[in-house]
Amino acid sequence: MSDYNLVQFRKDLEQLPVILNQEQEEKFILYYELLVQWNEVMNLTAITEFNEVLKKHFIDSLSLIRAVPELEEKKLSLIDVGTGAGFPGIPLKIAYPGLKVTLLDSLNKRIKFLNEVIDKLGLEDIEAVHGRAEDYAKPSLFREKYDICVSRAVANLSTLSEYCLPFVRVGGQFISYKSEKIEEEAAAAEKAIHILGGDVKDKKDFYLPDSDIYRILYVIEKKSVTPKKYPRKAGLPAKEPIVK
Ligand SMILES: C[S@@+](CC[C@H](N)C(=O)[O-])C[C@H]1O[C@@H](n2cnc3c(N)ncnc32)[C@H](O)[C@@H]1O
Repeated sequence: MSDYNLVQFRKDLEQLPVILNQEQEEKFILYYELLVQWNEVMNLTAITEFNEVLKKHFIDSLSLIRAVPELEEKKLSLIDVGTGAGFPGIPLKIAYPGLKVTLLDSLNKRIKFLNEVIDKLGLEDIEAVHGRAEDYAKPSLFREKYDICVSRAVANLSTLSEYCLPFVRVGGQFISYKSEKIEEEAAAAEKAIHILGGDVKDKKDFYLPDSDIYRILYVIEKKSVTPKKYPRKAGLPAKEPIVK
């Protein structure tokens, strides 16, 4: 890990493939600097070492291209639910500037950090909003409006499907980033995915470069409109996930 550096980062990106120009690379570095600076006064990430952030946050976030090659298409809309310090939404926006991005998190201090990142990096067509997925998925401004919904490290797949699928337009996709083999969790989520209008379309698993760090992306296609009663009121999807 210690020999992992910017040169290796570029090579690993090429493998995905993700090609960054110099301006985009500078944005990643500035994002890293802001992350460690703000992390001193608020809890944003346990990973702070440069090489580790490149791999475990940036490469990991950008691995979405393995499952969704159409990311490069201009003007796709994407919402990142429970974005925290901006993962995976900010790396995706830097690498694919044509994306129209919404970052959603229930902790306002993280939204303040994200607004600073958006400002300092000069990102456009991106907004950071404060609130819970259960509340934001109700108003028509957000409901069934997105081509893609992503989420990393937020909840089990059943709960997460209730948070995320309502945001996705019919024909769009919800992609859940998972870090372990989750056969049981996925089996328990089958009913929820079905009720909410989704269908598991693909699973892409891989290891982060030169490591034994396993990742799997669950790609769920939105097949039909989510019934109006979902998501249930705030807190309920986590407390009582829809199960078999
Ligand atoms: C473990 S962090 C993961 C952050 C980021 N996605 C990552 O992978 O680094 C989970 C984040 O989800 C947010 N969160 C949890 N439940 C949420 C909900 N119902 N609606 C919106 N955000 C939520 C938390 O505030 C927290 O920032």
